[in-house]
Amino acid sequence: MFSPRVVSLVPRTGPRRFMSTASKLTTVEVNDKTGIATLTMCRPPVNGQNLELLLDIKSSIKEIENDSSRGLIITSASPKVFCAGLDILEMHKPDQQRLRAVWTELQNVWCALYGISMPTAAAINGHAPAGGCLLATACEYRVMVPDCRIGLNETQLGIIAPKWLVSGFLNILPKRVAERALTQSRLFTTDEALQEGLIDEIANSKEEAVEKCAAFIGTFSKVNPVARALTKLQFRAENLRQFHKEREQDVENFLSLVNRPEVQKGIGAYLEGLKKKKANKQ
Ligand SMILES: CCCC/C=C\CC(=O)SCCNC(=O)CCNC(=O)[C@H](O)C(C)(C)COP(=O)(O)OP(=O)(O)OC[C@H]1O[C@@H](n2cnc3c(N)ncnc32)[C@H](O)[C@@H]1OP(=O)(O)O
Repeated sequence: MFSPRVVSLVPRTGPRRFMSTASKLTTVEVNDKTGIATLTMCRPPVNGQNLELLLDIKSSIKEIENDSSRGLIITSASPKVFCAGLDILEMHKPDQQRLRAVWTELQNVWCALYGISMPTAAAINGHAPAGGCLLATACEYRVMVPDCRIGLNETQLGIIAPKWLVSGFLNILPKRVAERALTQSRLFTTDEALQEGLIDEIANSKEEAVEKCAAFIGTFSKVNPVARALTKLQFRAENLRQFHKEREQDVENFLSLVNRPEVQKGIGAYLEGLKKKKANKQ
């Protein structure tokens, strides 16, 4: 039987309580009825993963873990974007120490989410390229709203997604589909993602997506939580072991790749493209 350890800062009078969060870049809301925690990313406009957002996501995941919530749902406060991936400004003409910290924290976030024993689900209420897809695929279940895109488009920026980053993708997609998608920088539409199995369900709104995620987490209510957790970790242990073996070298590889003049040029052009796209919309 689930019995949450309470760390609430708010008296438990209503059906929901909020946990403390390191800053305002994420919020954590726990449904007292279900014991499920919802972690919401709140860095407008697109939840670009800068150092501060990554640190905040990590500490919110740890907080949820320590609270022994019954499950974790990750979503976004942004109306159209779940998460646009790494903040490209962190990679363009970067401060070297900060860039190192950004990559280390992206690793930490992945490791915390991928390796957490409680059930996890992503309510993908908008686009989820690159680092956004990374968060979603670290979870056990994904529900996405219509007309959005999800995928690992790193090659478009001239960077190579390392093995640990791809491992969530490979848990879900056949190797052949994953290889083609990565080499093509393919962003799947919601319908394509469902067809390929990259997401599990489509929902018509964020609220419905969160409900469907909660229903998925609810399917474990009659399963022994320790047996469930050990079974999940058994499936993920090899990827995590490999990651820990390679993580330091991976930081060096990332830094040396991002600092290459041709990659910097590509990132600069990509940023310009984003700005132009916006100007054309206006
Ligand atoms: C070893 C390497 C492994 C790498 C692992 C991870 C790498 C990454 O995560 S790289 C990041 C890759 N991300 C992307 O390619 C996404 C780029 N963004 C988009 O495609 C669109 O913005 C998106 C579909 C997410 C949303 O589209 P819209 O709703 O139409 O918004 P806009 O495009 O108008 O964007 C609004 C605003 O946000 C800025 N923006 C968007 N994405 C990013 C980002 N990733 N980093 C920083 N800034 C971003 C965009 O430029 C606009 O800015 P302003 O013009 O200043 O308003």
